[in-house]
Amino acid sequence: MTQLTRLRDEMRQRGLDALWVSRPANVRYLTGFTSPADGKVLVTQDRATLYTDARYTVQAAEESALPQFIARPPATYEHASADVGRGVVGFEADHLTVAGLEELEAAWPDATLKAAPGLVEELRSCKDDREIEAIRAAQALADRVYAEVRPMIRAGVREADIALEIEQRLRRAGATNAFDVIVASGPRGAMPHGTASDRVMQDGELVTIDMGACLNGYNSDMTRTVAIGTPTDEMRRVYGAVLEAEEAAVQAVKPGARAADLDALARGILERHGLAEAFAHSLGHGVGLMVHEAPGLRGTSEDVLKPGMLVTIEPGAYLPGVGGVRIEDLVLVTEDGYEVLSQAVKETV
Ligand SMILES: CSCC[C@H](N)C(=O)N[C@@H](C)C(=O)N[C@@H](C)C(=O)O
Repeated sequence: MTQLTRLRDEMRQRGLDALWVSRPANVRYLTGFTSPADGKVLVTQDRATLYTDARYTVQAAEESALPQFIARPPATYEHASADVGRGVVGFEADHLTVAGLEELEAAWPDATLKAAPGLVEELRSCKDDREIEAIRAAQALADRVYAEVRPMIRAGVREADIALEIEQRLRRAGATNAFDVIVASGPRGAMPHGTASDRVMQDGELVTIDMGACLNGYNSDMTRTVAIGTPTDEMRRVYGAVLEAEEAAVQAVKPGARAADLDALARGILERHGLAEAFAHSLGHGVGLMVHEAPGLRGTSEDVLKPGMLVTIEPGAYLPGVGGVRIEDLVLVTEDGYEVLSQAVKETV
């Protein structure tokens, strides 16, 4: 079943005659258009139109099989009003701004606008073979770059220089950073999102490296924590606890597993090591056209894993003033279990 066919089924079930798609990742997913921030899609039961402007006339025609209408608002809305009519039109309430909604209300006065968050995101959460191969390639590149840069992580080197090496190598390979590279050494390791700073790394420290490649629109995401020399006994104990939680959660990945249960499994292990308070974020998230997407692997999640989902498993422990550890793998949910896509070495510290 194509993506549009599945989307139309969902729309029927929710009583929608049309869906106005504004989130860039969703526009790209439905159209293949690689400048989706400047595109929108109107999907009805018998038509789907890509709207973009004249900067992209040639590009949109090359990239998308959907019919295109090249204009800017208000001409965009005037064209779409023929399909919208008096129907019920869903909008992406978790993306469209209040101003954007007001524009639609003014342009389509006869339509009923209805909040319809998460429709395309739900479809995107299970990847098809082409998407899985794209993410596999992004992760393989990230693994290669990590292996090349790992020997440069040593005392006397700035965090920023490690991030720069990673970014340069990704760019030379035709990719970009999926997000700003996190290089958090020593006490900075207590910041889960400690992007690389001017700090000079020192002997006896742990260093957290969190990096991803964005290749052909698809992202990877992986974290390793490494030691320079010999860290303190306390930090080695924390590393062991996080690794135990990470491995246990990865091994529990399978179709039917509840995301909240996986989060609880990892959290329970860290709690037994006295680190419950130190695990300051969720266990993981889906990865695809966005770095963070469905499913959410957190305590409040109602998501259940299905084959084709690609998720991170990334417990961490963060001790303010002392340091931190995170270990993250990118994991594919298969028909009967899981496959770990991230292959970068996890070291004994
Ligand atoms: C700014 S993108 C950072 C990507 C990083 N690998 C990552 O996912 N970090 C997690 C700690 C994170 O941000 N988790 C989210 C889903 C959360 O717990 O809310």
